[in-house]
Amino acid sequence: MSSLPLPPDLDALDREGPLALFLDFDGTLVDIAPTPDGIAVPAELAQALCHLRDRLGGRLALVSGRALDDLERHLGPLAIARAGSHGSDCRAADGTVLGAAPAGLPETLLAAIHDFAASEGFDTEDKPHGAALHFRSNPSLEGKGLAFAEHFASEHGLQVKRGKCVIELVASGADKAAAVRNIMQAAPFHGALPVFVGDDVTDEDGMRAAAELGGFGIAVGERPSDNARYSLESPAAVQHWLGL
Ligand SMILES: O=P(O)(O)OC[C@H]1O[C@H](O[C@H]2O[C@H](CO)[C@@H](O)[C@H](O)[C@H]2O)[C@H](O)[C@@H](O)[C@@H]1O
Repeated sequence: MSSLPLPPDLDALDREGPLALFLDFDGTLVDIAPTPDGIAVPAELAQALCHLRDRLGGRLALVSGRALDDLERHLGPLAIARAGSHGSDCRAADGTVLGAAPAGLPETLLAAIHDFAASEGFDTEDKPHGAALHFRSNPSLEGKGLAFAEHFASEHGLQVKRGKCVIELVASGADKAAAVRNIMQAAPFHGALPVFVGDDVTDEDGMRAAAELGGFGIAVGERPSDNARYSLESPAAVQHWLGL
């Protein structure tokens, strides 16, 4: 159980001044499942998020480690500001690219990561802007995956992202802090109070950026957070807090 307090009521926060809400996806809006495609996404979630976007004057963003096309496969087309692949691919609600155009990993590097994964028994997840080595089905693979990823990242100028039973390789410079900063520079977010809600270690970057811009973070679940001011115990509690 987190020692952080519950966040204030969302309407009360919004009444204090314009609020910009950044939501992580896995472990925050939906429960963690055995596989990336095994998540249970409530049928009404996408529509409820659109209502929330309207309630916040458009200042709602999804910030995920998933690729944006993967998010849309689960939620449908998104007319919501969004960042995928850990901030590599940032878009305004109308699809306009925000910040640097996303860089993909070269095919040769992807092939080498796939070869390693296949030989060691990792489940891989194809992403246009990175590669994920999943080991939820065999946690004993973690050490081997991390050693490979760190060596591979230093050889090829990439960075390693840790997550819940996943190790990811993405282009250098991509993180959720950059996503928050890029989105906050654009209308209608600019000048609002950023609040970042997330459950995982990569969400700490987003919370830190929110705090640097005068806002705060909300940690989801039991993982201790270095940057959150408040906490919510589960995706169900997040959905309730958001009024979804
Ligand atoms: O930033 P997020 O939206 O939280 O995405 C983080 C990663 O989430 C997904 O993997 C995680 O959730 C899966 C489904 O619950 C689970 O099976 C896996 O073990 C978790 O690591 C997604 O597959 C990754 O691409 C995201 O980076």
